[in-house]
Amino acid sequence: MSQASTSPAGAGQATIIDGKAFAEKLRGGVARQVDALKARHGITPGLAVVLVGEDAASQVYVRSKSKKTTEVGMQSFQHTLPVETGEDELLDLVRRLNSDPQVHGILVQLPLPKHIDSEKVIDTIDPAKDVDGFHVVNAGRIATGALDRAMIPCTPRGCQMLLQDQLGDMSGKRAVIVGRSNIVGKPMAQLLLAENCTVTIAHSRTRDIAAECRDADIVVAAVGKPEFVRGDWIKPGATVIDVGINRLEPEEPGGKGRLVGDVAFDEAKQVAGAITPVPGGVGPMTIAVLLANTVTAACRQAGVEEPAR
Ligand SMILES: NC(=O)C1=CN([C@@H]2O[C@H](COP(=O)(O)OP(=O)(O)OC[C@H]3O[C@@H](n4cnc5c(N)ncnc54)[C@H](OP(=O)(O)O)[C@@H]3O)[C@@H](O)[C@H]2O)C=CC1
Ligand SMILES: Nc1nc(=O)c2c([nH]1)NC[C@@H]1CN(c3ccc(C(=O)N[C@@H](CCC(=O)O)C(=O)O)cc3)C=[N+]21
Ligand SMILES: [Mg+2]
Repeated sequence: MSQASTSPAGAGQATIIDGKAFAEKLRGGVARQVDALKARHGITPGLAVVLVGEDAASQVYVRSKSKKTTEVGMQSFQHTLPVETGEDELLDLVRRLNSDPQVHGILVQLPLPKHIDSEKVIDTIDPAKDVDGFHVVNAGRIATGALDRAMIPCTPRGCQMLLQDQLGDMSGKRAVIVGRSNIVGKPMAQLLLAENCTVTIAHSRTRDIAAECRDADIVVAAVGKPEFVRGDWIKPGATVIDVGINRLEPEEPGGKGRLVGDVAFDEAKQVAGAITPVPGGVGPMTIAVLLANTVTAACRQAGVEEPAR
């Protein structure tokens, strides 16, 4: 699928990795799998998304996700709860979704309001329906190398697919991940270990992040700070994956702020061999993998053969 990237125009201009095009193809494959499941087994995969409150980033994600779920022929169940929803009420909803045979995947949008313990909520999701791959059972399976029985977190899996497409064999490559969250940084490290990379995880206590990055053949930025990773941190020819989604302040009142990643793109593209843009890079991959995970979950729950991943 390397044709989903534009070629480098010459030295100093990185290949721009087209995550949007890659994700479109992935969703095309998911749509065919959904058709086959319906025709052969009478199963329509269903994805339930639960949103509590009005976190702006979550709303963007939920809207786009719901549309794409129905586009591939799956059922989309949307549960939008007021911000003052109690923890018990949310846990009850999760339990109902756990036992609903039409629901094969459950995603509870994070972050949750402060009065709700998100760990408790994630613990309550049936690991078989945990299409985010956030449950400790799935995290544990990934950490122990039982990847084929796990649900793999969507964003790291999407990054891994783009890297595989760009680089092929990653054995022995140095990978630096900036960020150690449970939802991106840590599972990303596990997947790159599984690719036989030598993995470093940098975070807010890392002494010299720039120096760590300069050694890396692969840099994955998941910091949550706009344009945090600078161009002069990048080794010439390295592959840069930008997970960050940051909405800048609008330049004029009433305007819509620009979306930027965690990498200073204009700088880094002068040095990198290949780089993902924001938007149009990792974000669309996250949604495509979420849909693929839902098909996998539906197959496992129905006891039918699951598509290769
Ligand atoms: N494209 C997509 O599909 C998705 C995008 N995102 C985006 O990815 C980004 C990261 O998300 P997430 O992992 O949830 O974020 P978190 O806030 O949970 O984690 C951020 C990580 O970055 C580290 N960090 C923060 N500041 C610094 C610093 N100054 N120097 C070094 N490290 C630092 C933190 O370190 P420490 O642990 O020491 O505090 C932490 O480990 C966000 O922009 C988010 O919006 C998230 C999910 C999906
Ligand atoms: N339980 C849970 N699972 C998540 O996976 C999860 C979450 N909670 N909370 C919020 C973050 C964020 N996230 C995004 C996914 C796709 C885009 C995406 O498609 N972005 C488009 C642009 C969208 C735009 O234009 O605003 C792009 O990058 O091209 C963005 C953000 C998933 N998250
Ligand atoms: Mg994710």
